[in-house]
Amino acid sequence: MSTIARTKNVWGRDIEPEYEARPPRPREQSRGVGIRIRGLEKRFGDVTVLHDLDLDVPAGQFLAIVGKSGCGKSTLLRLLVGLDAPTSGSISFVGQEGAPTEPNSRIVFQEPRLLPWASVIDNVVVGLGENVGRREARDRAEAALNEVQLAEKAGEWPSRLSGGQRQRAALARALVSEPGFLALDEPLGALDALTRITMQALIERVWREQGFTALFVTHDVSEAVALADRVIVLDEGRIALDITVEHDRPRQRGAADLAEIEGRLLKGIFK
Ligand SMILES: Nc1ncnc2c1ncn2[C@@H]1O[C@H](COP(=O)(O)OP(=O)(O)OP(=O)(O)O)[C@@H](O)[C@H]1O
Repeated sequence: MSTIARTKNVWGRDIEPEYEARPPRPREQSRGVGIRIRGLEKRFGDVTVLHDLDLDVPAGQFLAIVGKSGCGKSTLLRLLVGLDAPTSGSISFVGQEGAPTEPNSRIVFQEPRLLPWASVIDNVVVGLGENVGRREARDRAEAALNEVQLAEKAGEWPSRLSGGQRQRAALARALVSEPGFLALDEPLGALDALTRITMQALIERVWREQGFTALFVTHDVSEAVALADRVIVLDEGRIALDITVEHDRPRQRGAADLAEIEGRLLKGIFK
């Protein structure tokens, strides 16, 4: 456990009072679902991208996945949210009481994929699907925009937002339906360094408050160690390393014990 005085966050900024004021939900109250993967294989033609993968993700865990380009990270996320089907093996989800469940899953991509002809709030409403009344949908979309600190842009067109604001809108669209499982596929990859730092803090705060299970794909090992409870390295479709990060949050960038974990992960990736 880290013993660093908690006056600065991992990015070297003063800790926001709200971070301390709102502790994470206890795991048993979170809405996250557990994930159980057994013998998962994915082939595209003759190419096997995921090999006989076994993985258990406890409810509410923040799991980061790192690995070389093409090792199968996005393929795994796509299978988990049902955008693609496994060649063989199984994926199952477990609810709070330990019973099998059909999760409400959402995915956020590197590109926000907003509808250009709809306002920001209408883009968020889309995340609720058809079954919610118009009034309730707008109330929930406003709350989601508030959560990502974008409420003042609710009536804007997506084309008038910055890259970071667009990604906030995409995050609000994913969060509005209160998913039990959120897949994040390199969501900060297209952002400049400063916006990335702000967005990392935002994602961590929202996860702490809402308690969904998060699978976060990134190329940035420091980002993975700063945010995740656990980091796995995928190597040619197999889990090469599985490391738990037990340090207190918010984490201190550059701390020696975090740097040591980063070093182990980099060795695992480039062995
Ligand atoms: N629909 C598809 N058809 C054929 N091959 C595919 C398809 N989708 C992915 N692949 C191949 O599967 C492999 C893994 O791709 P994937 O996108 O999962 O990698 P990744 O680890 O996310 O890479 P990156 O970090 O570059 O995004 C790659 O070799 C890719 O070309």
